[in-house]
Amino acid sequence: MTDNAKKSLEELRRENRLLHEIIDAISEGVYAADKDGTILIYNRAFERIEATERQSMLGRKDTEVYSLPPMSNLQRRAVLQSKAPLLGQCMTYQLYTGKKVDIVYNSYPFLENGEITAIYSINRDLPSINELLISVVNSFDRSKSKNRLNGTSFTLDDIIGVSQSIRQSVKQARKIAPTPSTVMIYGETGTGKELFAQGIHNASSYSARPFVAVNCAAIPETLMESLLLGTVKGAFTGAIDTPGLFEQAENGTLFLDEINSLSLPLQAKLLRLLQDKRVRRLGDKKERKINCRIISATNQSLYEMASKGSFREDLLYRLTPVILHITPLRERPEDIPVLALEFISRFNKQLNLHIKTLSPELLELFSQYNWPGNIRELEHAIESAMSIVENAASELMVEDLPSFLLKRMFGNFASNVNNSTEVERTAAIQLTEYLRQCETDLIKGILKFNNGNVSDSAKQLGISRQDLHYRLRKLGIKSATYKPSL
Ligand SMILES: Nc1ncnc2c1ncn2[C@@H]1O[C@H](COP(=O)(O)OP(=O)(O)OP(=O)(O)O)[C@@H](O)[C@H]1O
Repeated sequence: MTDNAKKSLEELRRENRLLHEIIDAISEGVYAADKDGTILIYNRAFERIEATERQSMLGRKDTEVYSLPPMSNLQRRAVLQSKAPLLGQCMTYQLYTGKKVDIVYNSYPFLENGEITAIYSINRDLPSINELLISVVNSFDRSKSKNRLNGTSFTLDDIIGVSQSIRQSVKQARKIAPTPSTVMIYGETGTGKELFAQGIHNASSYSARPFVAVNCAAIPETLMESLLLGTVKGAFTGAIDTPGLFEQAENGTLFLDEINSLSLPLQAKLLRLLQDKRVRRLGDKKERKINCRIISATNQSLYEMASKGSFREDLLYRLTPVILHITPLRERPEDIPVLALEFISRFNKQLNLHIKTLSPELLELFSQYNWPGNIRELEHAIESAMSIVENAASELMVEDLPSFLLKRMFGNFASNVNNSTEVERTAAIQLTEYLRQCETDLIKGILKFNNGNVSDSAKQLGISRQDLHYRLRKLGIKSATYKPSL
């Protein structure tokens, strides 16, 4: 054998080992047999599904190891006959060990010189899919308290904001709501995309029917298909009728949140569903018509993703006849006071407090911050401050913010100062002065609360004692002033 031949043989062996390792890491059962039924590949996941060991399967004929009905024999004959893949099939069968198995499988012919020489299949265990499916559906129901019968909490009237951009978005939402158009909502995380989706649903002719929301980023890929399609009773042991999300949203709205996180294979499946406008539950023979409005949301530009090949262009165009853009909070600071007051009034009721307003310093701090988590972050900031504010307080102040939030906000300013232009630098100097004042007020407030005790105050501020001493010197604050007089 020549050196070159030896080298390529070694490369082939390496590639073979690598492929076997990959096949073993896949969570679906992978199985392959030659055209006469001798088992060639049998991965770890399939060992788990069939409760057997691959050593007892490899090299044996499918007719020996599968009994009722001879599973691979059936698959094999069907694929050999049709010479085409068999996709999304459900089957119950029994092994020679007596184990009963319910799977959903895709079987493919392996062609060499136009002849089928092997058949391989990718198999998923239906009972475990179903269990997960039920727990996911249940967790949806518990995750959000809905106060309307159709599964929503908000209308377009609940969208708060005085900025021109948010008023414009609400106006556009009102205009598109009565039409059946598919809508894509684009905005950063926490800008209120789901709020808009619910608002559009409630202002539409679909409002009497359900609003069904699914967060595509939160569902494991293997579950997403069953969740969208549903399953049928009797398809496998213990299976119950579970309508898919398309069915649940019949004559209503299906909201596909964070659609940008759908994998390419799932994008292809979703595209097919939207094109065919029909669904078939897993294990079902019957097809059902899809009749719901689709609203999707993304926090990433799908056009950019499409240009990089991570989002299908054909799906993109199907989902975006109407695009609603929600501006990030940092670009509409005039909305901060109204939103903050709304959240204060909400938490006053929940926590039995009587806050009436925010101090000018706190408002200023809020308007300078860049709010990467947008309105959700503002809501949490107010909630955190209100859970530590004194019961009798009537104004929310900078020192009511927990130290982790202050740190985040201060860090944000520091990086802004470093990247600024001349004009911005002048503003930043004023801001630095302002922050010095905030820091002074905060430290004084905490020292007062701790009767001048530096260790306790440092702990509460989330900094070391040495750091606090350094700041006291820098700001000219004397801790002794706050010790109670004897
Ligand atoms: N204009 C608004 N008026 C009142 N509350 C708002 C507004 N926008 C957002 N909120 C509140 O902010 C929080 C986040 O909103 P929502 O979940 O709709 O954001 P999202 O953009 O869908 O977030 P994500 O991308 O993370 O899913 C919710 O509690 C919502 O009630």
